[in-house]
Amino acid sequence: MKTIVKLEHLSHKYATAWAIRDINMEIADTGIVGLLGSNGAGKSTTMNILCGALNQTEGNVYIHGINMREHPQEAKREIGFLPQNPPLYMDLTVNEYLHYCADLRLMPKEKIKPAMDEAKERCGIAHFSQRLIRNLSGGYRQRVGIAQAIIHKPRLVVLDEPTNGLDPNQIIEVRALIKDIAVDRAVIFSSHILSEVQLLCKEIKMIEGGRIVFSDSMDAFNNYVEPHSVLLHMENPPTEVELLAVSGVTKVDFLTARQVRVYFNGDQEISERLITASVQKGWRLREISIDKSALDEIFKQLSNQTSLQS
Ligand SMILES: Nc1ncnc2c1ncn2[C@@H]1O[C@H](COP(=O)(O)OP(=O)(O)OP(=O)(O)O)[C@@H](O)[C@H]1O
Repeated sequence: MKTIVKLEHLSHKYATAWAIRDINMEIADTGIVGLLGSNGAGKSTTMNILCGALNQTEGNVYIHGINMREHPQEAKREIGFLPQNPPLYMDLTVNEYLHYCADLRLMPKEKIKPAMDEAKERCGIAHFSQRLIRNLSGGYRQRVGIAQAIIHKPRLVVLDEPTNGLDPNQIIEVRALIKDIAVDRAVIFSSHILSEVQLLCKEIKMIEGGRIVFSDSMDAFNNYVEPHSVLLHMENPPTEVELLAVSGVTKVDFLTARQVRVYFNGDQEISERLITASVQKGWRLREISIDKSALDEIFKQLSNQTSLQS
């Protein structure tokens, strides 16, 4: 694996309170990495430091091997950043704004026009070149924000909650765009929506209370949160003993007289066996649903594990 980002013992303190503590991670130079965390977990702080927009209290950031603190200009050349509040100028047109951003990136004059055309094409905003940014919808403003992040063809693009505040159609479009720009570079994006991270990322870093509480592939994460209980609604429910007799069932909780939560040992054929038993024994099963662990529950489990380890 070639590394584009390396964070070493990164910690940051605002005034007196630590916002992040001892964050270590390495990120490969292609694919999408999701930084998942609830509000206030420390995602923006980590991303702002990673992009050189905030100076860390402790630790080091290396971008493509370059130390951000020692050589900020060289390190920032490799990064495109869309902060949580996109730095858009409402009274500029899309063209004027992108030109201004390319200038800020110190791009050579002759390369600016072709780079603008390519970024606009990629982000689907070419037809709005002359439009004032204030007259664009939220989804299109976000695309302009992404265009400024890729205009200088960085190896790494960092997007802080890029779908926040968008309507469902805009969310789908921006997600497709994120996938597209990750084809030839690394993308890190933050979100507090688990399903979004599951949909887009090959790797997930979960942050809670300023600490990384999970860091692995998406497959490993999905195995971790694999459901281990099902909810059954039966008109003629059996006794606890009868349910425990079904192979794989480890525990039974009666929620109401007809609703039961059945825990099982990870065996994914449990639903089939419960349905067969219900038909054979006349339990009159009306409904069966998988009980996925809620995101809050996962955060809690993972946070507890880390605090036990540390
Ligand atoms: N400028 C600041 N001054 C003081 N405290 C801050 C500042 N910015 C963030 N914090 C605090 O640091 C912690 C981490 O905040 P951060 O914005 O990094 O979290 P986040 O995961 O990005 O949350 P959100 O999704 O709400 O943006 C929070 O407790 C927050 O209140």
